[in-house]
Amino acid sequence: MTDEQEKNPAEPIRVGVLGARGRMGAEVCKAVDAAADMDLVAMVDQGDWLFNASDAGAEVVVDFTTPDVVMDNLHWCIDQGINAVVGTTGFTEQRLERVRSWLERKPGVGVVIAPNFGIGAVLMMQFAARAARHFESVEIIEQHHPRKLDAPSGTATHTARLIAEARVAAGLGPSPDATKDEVPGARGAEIDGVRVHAVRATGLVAHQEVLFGTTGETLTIRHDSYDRASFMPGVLLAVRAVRNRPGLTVGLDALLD
Ligand SMILES: NC(=O)C1=CN([C@@H]2O[C@H](COP(=O)(O)OP(=O)(O)OC[C@H]3O[C@@H](n4cnc5c(N)ncnc54)[C@H](O)[C@@H]3O)[C@@H](O)[C@H]2O)C=CC1
Ligand SMILES: O=C(O)C1=N[C@H](C(=O)O)C[C@H](O)C1
Repeated sequence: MTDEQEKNPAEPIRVGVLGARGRMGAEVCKAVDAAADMDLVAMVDQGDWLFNASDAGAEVVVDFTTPDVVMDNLHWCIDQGINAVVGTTGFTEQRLERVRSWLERKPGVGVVIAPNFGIGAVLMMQFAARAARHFESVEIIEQHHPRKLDAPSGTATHTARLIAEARVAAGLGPSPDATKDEVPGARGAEIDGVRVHAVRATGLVAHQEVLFGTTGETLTIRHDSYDRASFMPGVLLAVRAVRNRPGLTVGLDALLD
């Protein structure tokens, strides 16, 4: 496939979905199918032949699978010269570095990895990063459906990293906490020095609160996804953008701007 064909805006974007029978994958298949500028050319799930996506001529693959398989999928996409939009969680800095090294050998390929494709969630993370330097205390409470495999969520981990960076830049030390006697887990997990609490309950989809505190006041920044449809505008935005963004893009922020 030539560069011209790949980037011709008049041609529908040929999209393959990995994890197509999952909660997110099924929603992505519906959204791609309904988008006038996209063709859904491959739906792949566990046990299916991954080469279905390349045989079908997918230019962009969307991955919503599981943290234990996503790196193999992504390596395969990059090797095949297929652009990738990834929502699957589990991306540590080491994993991102490996993806960058694979991309060095395929300089035309674009990969967008976003911990959360909800526009409101992206803004919530931006607002939290902005607020972080003004408050001595901060904790994150994320709430999800009970079938979620990972805890804390990718969104909470990413938010904690952003807050930690802002606190370091502002010269803030650890949040004050006199706890001496703790039942293990009572104070949550510590991600880059930020306490993160993960709640799992039937009826929830994906929710997060960032609670800031300083003398005499608190600030709560909250985002709620009540339906997986909330992630679709962000996913489609990334599918449209990724062919023209060679290399690795982490988060939706650059695409929204
Ligand atoms: N970035 C974002 O905005 C969002 C990210 N997520 C993340 O997306 C991932 C998937 O979430 P859900 O759809 O709720 O999970 P799910 O369990 O419903 O779906 C995962 C699907 O991947 C399939 N799968 C497993 N191994 C595979 C392989 N080797 N090849 C192809 N398919 C394979 C499974 O059979 C399953 O159908 C999770 O990591 C979750 O945290 C979920 C919602 C939003
Ligand atoms: O598993 C989910 O459902 C979600 N996963 C992502 C995460 O771990 O942050 C995004 C969103 O919270 C929904």
